[in-house]
Amino acid sequence: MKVKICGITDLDTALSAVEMGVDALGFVFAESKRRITIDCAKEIIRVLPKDLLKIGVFVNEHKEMIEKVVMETGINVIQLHGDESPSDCDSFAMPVIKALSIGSSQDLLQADEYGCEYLLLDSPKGKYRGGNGITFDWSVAARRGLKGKNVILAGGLTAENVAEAIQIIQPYMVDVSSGVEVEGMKDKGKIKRFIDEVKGRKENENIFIAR
Ligand SMILES: O=C(O)c1ccccc1N[C@@H]1O[C@H](COP(=O)(O)O)[C@@H](O)[C@H]1O
Repeated sequence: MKVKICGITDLDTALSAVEMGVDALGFVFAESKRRITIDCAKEIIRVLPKDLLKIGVFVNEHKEMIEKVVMETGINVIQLHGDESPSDCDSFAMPVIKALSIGSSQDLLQADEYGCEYLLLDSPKGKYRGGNGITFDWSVAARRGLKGKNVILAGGLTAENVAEAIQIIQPYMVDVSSGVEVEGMKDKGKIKRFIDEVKGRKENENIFIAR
């Protein structure tokens, strides 16, 4: 099971998450309290491992601007978290994650229209288009089934609820932002607990006990 930590805004948190075994880091270039500048993202991404997924999050952004961000920062996957159509998603020559807001089973019907590499399931819109820390009814997605799709599960995940969410949806990856924050800042302890929970590591497993 892969883990994405979204809303990275500083190098120290990014490197700590890598050390803890994260598979993907998300950088938000949309309206958000976690918005990052191109220059800041570039500085962080340039020292991250080559094989790590560096995901740029956009909401109804112009294609030219997305391509500029990709070119200047080293982002290697784009996450489209707005009202982008299937053809918008197909127009990029790189892997695309399309986010869908899941309020009811009806919202899953659009999943078949998208041919992109990954579908991300998030809760219906809150204050922002994403990153609101709100869960949706996972049983809706479990009943529908999304065979053949790489599903990324997001929306209000925490170290406490992620095991249940994984059991119900069986996604390809889980994505968290609010659930690993304290007072709006990323918290390394919460990040570690989340990653350990998903990767099935036991508490204290890596602690060396001196004799
Ligand atoms: O994180 C944000 O601020 C954000 C802003 C705009 C669009 C998407 C955003 N993040 C994505 O939102 C979901 C859910 O996050 P949370 O764990 O509920 O806080 C996740 O996919 C983030 O990548």
